Amino acid sequence: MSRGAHESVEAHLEHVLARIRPLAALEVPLADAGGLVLGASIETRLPIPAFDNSAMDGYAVRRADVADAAPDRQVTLSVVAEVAAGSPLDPAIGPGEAVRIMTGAAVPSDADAIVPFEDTDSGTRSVRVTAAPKPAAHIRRAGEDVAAGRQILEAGVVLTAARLAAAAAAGLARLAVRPSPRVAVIVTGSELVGPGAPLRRGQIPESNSVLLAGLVTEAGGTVVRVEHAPDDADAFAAALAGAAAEHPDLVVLSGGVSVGDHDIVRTALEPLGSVDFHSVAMQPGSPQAFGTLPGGIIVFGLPGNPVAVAVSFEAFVRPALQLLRGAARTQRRRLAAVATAGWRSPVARRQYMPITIVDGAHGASGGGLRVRPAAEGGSGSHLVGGLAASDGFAIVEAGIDEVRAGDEVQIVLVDG
Ligand SMILES: Nc1nc2c(c(=O)[nH]1)N[C@H]1C(S)=C(S)[C@@H](COP(=O)(O)OP(=O)(O)OC[C@H]3O[C@@H](n4cnc5c(N)ncnc54)[C@H](O)[C@@H]3O)O[C@H]1N2
Ligand code: MOO
Repeated sequence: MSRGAHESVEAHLEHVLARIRPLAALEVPLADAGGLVLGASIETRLPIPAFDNSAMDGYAVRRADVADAAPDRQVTLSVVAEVAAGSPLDPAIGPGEAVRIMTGAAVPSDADAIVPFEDTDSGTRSVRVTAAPKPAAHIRRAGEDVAAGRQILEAGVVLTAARLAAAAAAGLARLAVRPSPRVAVIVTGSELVGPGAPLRRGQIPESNSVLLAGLVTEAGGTVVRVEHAPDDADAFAAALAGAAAEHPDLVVLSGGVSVGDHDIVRTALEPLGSVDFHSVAMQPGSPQAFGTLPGGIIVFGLPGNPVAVAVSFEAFVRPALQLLRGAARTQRRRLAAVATAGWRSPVARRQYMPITIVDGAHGASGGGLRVRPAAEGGSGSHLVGGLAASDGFAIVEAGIDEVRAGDEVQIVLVDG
């Protein structure tokens, strides 16, 4: 079944996302949460810092004792104790006394400033102070970063190393996360042989499974199966059964969705009744199949041309994966860039042009990002070699037939 010729990218994406629900959240230890999406917002159990502590190696003092200290008015204090990081001690400090203290150690309750070694003679029994500390100098206050009970991470964020570190510092040991979506990849085509294998006339190296498996992983999914099927109905049925046996959340197919004599994906999936074939107003990547397989497994049938695969993944599969894994942000941020070379764009469709960053904010120009097409031939869907130079895509909306050198374009970066 086909839902109308040339629906917009937004309409197709809406159709796709309407069929997808986030996977159920589960609790895991912090160490297993990296790269997953947080399922429920969390508050700090501990303030950060957890207690008043020293920012410097030096001496905890009563500030009044050293308020007039200067190189020519040195003040001598007697050192009554030492506290290292981790020490549970809270030594009393009387007038004229100091405690030797290391960075991260709890500040004794009697101290109201830290004098770093650099402003002393570093003495161990007594110490000569050569500069007056400011009030509360070098004391990191409990909760000055984040107070206890404050929300520190919002549901839907990807748990990067930095966010996990913040959660650990806030006293959390386990987090509610959504699992990584399980994805099976099936590539079809009788012309395909493994990378590096000798080619006879008509054969090409198979690259879409490498592309798709990598894109799935980069998008936070887990590849549970990769199948290669020649353009043969039985082989395709076997590949589909193999994929389904892994109980994937999603199956991504490449090739065979067009109208060719051997486009078996279409012939095999159409009778299932719940896979639709669409023509989307985009270039490349216009033929798209989407639906569910028996058992409710979501299936994408992407056109076989490699750049069309990369673009279709970016436009539809990646947002679907983000929704499945519970990410609040399903689409990448669009950035503005300036084109350093012009190109043509099909006026009736949105174009995704693979681009290379020429230079950026830190580049010689000192301006914003500047980009040019990654491949000499532009956005041709077979130009897989151009993907080697691609940092992302320029998105040129329908209605525009040409981008000129110097024009501002919208881009998404897929790398870095
Ligand atoms: N008469 C028409 N022909 C075509 C149309 C059309 O509307 N009418 N659309 C064209 C467009 S646009 C695309 S895109 C392709 C989509 O075709 P399929 O999805 O059926 O893909 P295939 O024919 O199987 O392959 C297309 C192309 O990509 C190469 N390929 C396929 N799989 C891989 C792989 N795993 N690794 C590397 N390269 C792969 C394949 O060899 C073909 O060159 O249809 C157009 N035709
Ligand atoms: O729409 Mo096909 O994906 O360009 O070449």
